[in-house]
Amino acid sequence: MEIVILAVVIAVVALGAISGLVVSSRKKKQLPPAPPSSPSVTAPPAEPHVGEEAETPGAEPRRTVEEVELPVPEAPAAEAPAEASVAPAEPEAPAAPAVEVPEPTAGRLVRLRTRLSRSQNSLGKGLLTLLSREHLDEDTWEEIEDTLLTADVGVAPTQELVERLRERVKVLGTRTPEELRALLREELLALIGTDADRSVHTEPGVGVNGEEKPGVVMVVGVNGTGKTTTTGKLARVLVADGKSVVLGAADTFRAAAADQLQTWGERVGARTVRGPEGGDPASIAFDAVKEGIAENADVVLVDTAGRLHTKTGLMDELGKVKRVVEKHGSVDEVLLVLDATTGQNGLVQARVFAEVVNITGIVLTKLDGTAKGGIVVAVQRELGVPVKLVGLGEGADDLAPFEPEAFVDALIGD
Ligand SMILES: Nc1nc2c(ncn2[C@@H]2O[C@H](COP(=O)(O)OP(=O)(O)OP(=O)(O)O)[C@@H](O)[C@H]2O)c(=O)[nH]1
Repeated sequence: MEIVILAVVIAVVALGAISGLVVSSRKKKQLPPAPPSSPSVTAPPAEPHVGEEAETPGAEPRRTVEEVELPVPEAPAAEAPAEASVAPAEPEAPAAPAVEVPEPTAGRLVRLRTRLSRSQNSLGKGLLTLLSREHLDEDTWEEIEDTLLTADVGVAPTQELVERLRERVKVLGTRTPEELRALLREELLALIGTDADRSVHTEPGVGVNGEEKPGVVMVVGVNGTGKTTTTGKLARVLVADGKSVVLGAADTFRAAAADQLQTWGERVGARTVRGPEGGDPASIAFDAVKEGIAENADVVLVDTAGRLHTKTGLMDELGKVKRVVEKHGSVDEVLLVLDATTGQNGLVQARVFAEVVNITGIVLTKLDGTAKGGIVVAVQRELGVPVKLVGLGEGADDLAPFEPEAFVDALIGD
């Protein structure tokens, strides 16, 4: 009997062990299907609609990362290309980027004067050296003319300046270096002009419904001239001057442009209104101004797309952006961004843009990388519109209000 009981117990234990093994192997087989939770990694980045992202700027990717427990560096990696082209020296932004305090704008051109060293050597100092020659013969005057033309001053302004210099040097007779510097300073200033209104108009106005409307600035220009960067830097200039800013990412042609602009905005606490890639720029610009009115912002900056200027479709699009924005009220400033290193090509672009929209100010970028500082004169003559800002480097605060005196002083040195 005892033997029977013992056999039954052994059988029960053996059965239990076998069933335990079966269950655990089933569990193991069920494990692989677990990863299906990963679709939530890709699902959240649903295409936003116009204006949506403006309400939750930058929040979406970060929330996604937390949900799926990816390593934190993954999110910035997705934005890395845009970040790199904005400010390569910047450390990667952590989850909540601290709002920066931009440098004050007063005297920026004076602080950045050494960046003009190439123009300084070939234009300013080159002219002074030539004018200091004991005998100002025809060959020397020709060299003076060549110096001005090489610096992109333009044919007509060059001839005017040379004529003026010839006259005044004759009157002067013997010339001390100080007299020559003063004379050249005066004549270069006359050529650039000191009377023009070079302020960027951002004063609030009255909207179509009688409500207060922010100042509206459209930034236009061919892609690659530094347009998006300039819009971001201009936001910093305005914030530095105590204004609140809303950005409109109406450059829907280049995929990374909106990200790039948003990154600039986040750095100074400015909201960016954006839409889907390839979306309607006019509708984004419209929404940006609407948002600016709702937020009671001081200024709305609208970055636009500028594919090759020969594409009439795109140029018409710019006109449309302006007309649509004007449904809210006036556009107060249309800034044309030109790359100073492109010389005559820049002037051709300027002409085409001026035909489509009423340009009210010029931003000359990359003046730090060229000996052709004379383009300031040429482009003003071409459009009859003043240079208002100059880009003197890739740094966040390297955009300076243009001051003719400080510019000429930097060119001819102390
Ligand atoms: N050295 C120098 N580089 C500049 C200046 N302004 C802009 N850049 C650089 O020019 C490059 C192009 O600038 P973006 O702002 O991307 O050009 P964009 O015109 O907006 O081009 P899209 O966004 O394609 O329309 C970037 O690498 C900028 O850092 C400047 O004043 N000096």
